[in-house]
Amino acid sequence: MRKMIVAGNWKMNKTVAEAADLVDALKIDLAECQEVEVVVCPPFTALKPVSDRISETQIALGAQNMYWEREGAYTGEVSPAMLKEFYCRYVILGHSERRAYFGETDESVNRKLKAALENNLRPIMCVGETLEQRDADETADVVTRQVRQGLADVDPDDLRRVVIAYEPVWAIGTGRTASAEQAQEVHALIRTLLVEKSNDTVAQSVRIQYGGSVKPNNAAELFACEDIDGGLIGGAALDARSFTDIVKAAM
Ligand SMILES: O=C[C@H](O)COP(=O)(O)O
Repeated sequence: MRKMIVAGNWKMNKTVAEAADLVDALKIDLAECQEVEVVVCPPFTALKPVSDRISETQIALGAQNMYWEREGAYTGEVSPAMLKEFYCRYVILGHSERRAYFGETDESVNRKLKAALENNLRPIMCVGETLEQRDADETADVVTRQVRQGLADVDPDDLRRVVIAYEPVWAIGTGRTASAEQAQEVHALIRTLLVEKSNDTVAQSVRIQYGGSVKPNNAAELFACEDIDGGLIGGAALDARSFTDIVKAAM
């Protein structure tokens, strides 16, 4: 049985003071949460203060990106070891915003994912089609390519530590959520791809999150689907009440 995982991707939001306020509010309801794995992913600048505040809680820390090299002349980048210094457990990789605005490719996502696993960080690998691709009936092809290439050369046993987030690009920040049926269909496809890559036991243990305009009023229906194991939450994760309500919908 897979443990549900709900992660808040704060994106480029929250100063240190705002991040501290948000996490302090989340702790009131979620510090002891055992049923659902709760992850917060602040911007790099707020990792340390958030890490300090959740150190005695069940809430886990994630980063929003990293580079695959250990150290060196890579201006503006952050290494896996740097994230580990702040006790990050997760790192989001290949978010569609990074693919669209910062040139991330399936190949770079794959290199980052392998580096994360080597450094004992758990990747949350994002996949998902654009509206044009969905309208052209290319959703399955796009997601299949992203999953296969993103997970290329990954040891089947290591797959257990990977989380996949299916985020249809047309649903991100638009208020337009995939229906539970649309989401479940793609999640089932991803599960099949994981079986191909490993075996049924491993594939059944991998968590697949849905992301894209998840709100307190639609989370329960999405999370009730057989292959949806939680959510990667953007806008609604910036408010303690709505994020907490979404986590509760996963219980
Ligand atoms: O990483 C989170 C997703 O991009 C979803 O964002 P959203 O909940 O604001 O649509």
